[in-house]
Amino acid sequence: MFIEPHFGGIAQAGWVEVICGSMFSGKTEELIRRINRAIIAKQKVGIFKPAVDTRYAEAEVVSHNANAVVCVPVKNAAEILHHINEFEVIGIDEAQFFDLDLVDVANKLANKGKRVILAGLDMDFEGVPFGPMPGLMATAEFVTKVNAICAQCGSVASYSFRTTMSEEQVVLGEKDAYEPRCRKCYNEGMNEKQEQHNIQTDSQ
Ligand SMILES: Nc1ncnc2c1ncn2[C@@H]1O[C@H](COP(=O)(O)OP(=O)(O)O)[C@@H](O)[C@H]1O
Ligand SMILES: Cc1cn([C@H]2C[C@H](O)[C@@H](COP(=O)(O)O)O2)c(=O)[nH]c1=O
Ligand SMILES: [Zn+2]
Repeated sequence: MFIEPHFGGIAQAGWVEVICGSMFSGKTEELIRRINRAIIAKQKVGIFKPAVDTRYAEAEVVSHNANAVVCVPVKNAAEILHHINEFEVIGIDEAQFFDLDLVDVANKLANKGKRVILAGLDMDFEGVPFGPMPGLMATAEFVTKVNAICAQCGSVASYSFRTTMSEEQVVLGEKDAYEPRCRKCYNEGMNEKQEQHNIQTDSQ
């Protein structure tokens, strides 16, 4: 469990925390847990998400088990900077959907003394590092990787397997389109998809 650091004597020290992992691994739950603890500590908290993520609610961060906190949807990373003066702690969900400027924005906020907590998918459905996540993970003081349970075999899952044949990187969805899988079950699924794709192209 992540316990908030205390940089005691250092006035106004900021830092960056990243919570990453596959879908259903508990990223949003962990973000909400940290945010609630900051609220209990009477800190001023601002929460943001990319406006593109309209899955459960437009102005809420919602976990798969229906925990929710109010947030501000923003169109791009730079827009976060317009809102931050009053906040000591900044939470950002679905960080993978932001542009690469999010790395600079997070570090600017930390340099101003803010605690910045970001949650996002480390890999897309193809197993490729997603958007600004690698840059965030490299520059953060604290990185927490959480895992789900493989929907096929019950082992530890760190991949998000897309169960449909869409090929775009961004396809919003839930259990209708994705399942968390362990490495072995993910690789098996990707091989099956490749075979299916080959059969389709051969028959054309
Ligand atoms: N296969 C699974 N493995 C782990 N948790 C799952 C799974 N399927 C559903 N869940 C639910 O998803 C919750 C995590 O949701 P959430 O924090 O929104 O995940 P994330 O933001 O990483 O997608 C778990 O507490 C659990 O209730
Ligand atoms: C793997 C993958 C996921 N997405 C989408 C699907 C969901 O809308 C979000 C992830 O949400 P969660 O809070 O982590 O469950 O991202 C995508 O667009 N592309 C992908 O490759
Ligand atoms: Zn598995």
